[in-house]
Amino acid sequence: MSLSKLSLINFKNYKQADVSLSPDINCFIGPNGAGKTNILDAIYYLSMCKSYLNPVDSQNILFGESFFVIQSIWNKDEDQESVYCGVKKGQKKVFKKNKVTYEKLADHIGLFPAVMISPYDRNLILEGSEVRRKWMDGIIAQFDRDFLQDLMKYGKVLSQRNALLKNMSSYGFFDQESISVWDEQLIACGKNIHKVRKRVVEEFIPIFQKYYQWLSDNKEEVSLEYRSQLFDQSFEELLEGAKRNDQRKQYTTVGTHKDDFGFTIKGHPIKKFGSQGQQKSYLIALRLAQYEWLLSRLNRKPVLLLDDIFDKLDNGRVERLMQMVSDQDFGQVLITDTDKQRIATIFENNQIEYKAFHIEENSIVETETKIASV
Ligand SMILES: Nc1ncnc2c1ncn2[C@@H]1O[C@H](COP(=O)(O)OP(=O)(O)OP(=O)(O)O)[C@@H](O)[C@H]1O
Repeated sequence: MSLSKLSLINFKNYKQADVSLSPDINCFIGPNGAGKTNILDAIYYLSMCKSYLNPVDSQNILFGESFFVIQSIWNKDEDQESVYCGVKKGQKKVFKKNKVTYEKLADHIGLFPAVMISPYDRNLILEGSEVRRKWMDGIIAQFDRDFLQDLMKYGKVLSQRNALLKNMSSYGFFDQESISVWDEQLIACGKNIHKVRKRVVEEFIPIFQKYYQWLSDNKEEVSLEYRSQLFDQSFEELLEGAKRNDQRKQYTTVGTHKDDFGFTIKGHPIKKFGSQGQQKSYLIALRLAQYEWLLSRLNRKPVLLLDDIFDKLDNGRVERLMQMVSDQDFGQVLITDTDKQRIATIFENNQIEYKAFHIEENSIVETETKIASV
């Protein structure tokens, strides 16, 4: 499956733009702030029903306008499918497949998969556990609806339990029985969430390590570890042991909402001991593993969106990465870069065919299709 046509109206810095894409490699070249990432973000919208960068839909409307529209045509086997996304200020966002409006956006997720590798991924390393949990849960939720249900229910029950703890504190009494009403549901959902995260991480690790080894030419050993209080004690024991603490702090201090994922290089946290290039390689390997994982579960190739991928990587890693993505294993790829010469050198040295677009003054100009000279 590949995206063949993309049309934007009032999306971020684009008043109007139309692009015809190659089913293989597409490069978007232009100076800083030209709108390269915005093109990838539009495709991410079509896939995930939201922006990769700005969660407030209305802020993705071109300044001074009241709506944006993203339209697309996808080639799927012998057929074509259309996906429409419309956002109007003050109204519900509209998604359509083949002109039919979705009742629930969740029904669309997973049908047109995309994986973005972006400089903003570094938040996965630098920020707190919530970002990593959301990342892993986002991968799982794309193919496991039961997991998504458990996750949503867990979140609701947790809020209710926390509200009750707070309420009790303000009235100066503590009633364990009322709290226990929520515990049963929290435990049931939490156990399922833990089980699925554990299984997925176990399967994910070797794929991730394969990509890192490939990128680094087997130079460094990296790992990924699922950390959860539920490995040490049952959820029931955890809640029992945390009773006083929960009461004092007025929120639930234990559970799967405290889970984290440890990222290490040579046995040490990559956040502290990884160079910028190693951190970037780690993130690329995570995303490529995410790609392979989704491909095997959804049975369709995600579009690979590579934003500003070359920065901080040495030439060896850049070449291996480009060889990798131009392989048949990856389907359609979109790459952004500021440097036309670098793109030409990387692809032509490696005899890889690509379609180039130049972005200037908020418009996209298709410049050439380079056929590598063999
Ligand atoms: N809602 C909006 N309306 C108009 N312009 C917007 C809106 N949101 C973002 N922009 C503009 O989009 C531009 C950024 O685009 P983008 O991030 O795609 O640039 P880029 O080409 O990827 O740059 P870089 O090379 O620096 O990463 C900025 O000029 C920003 O002001």
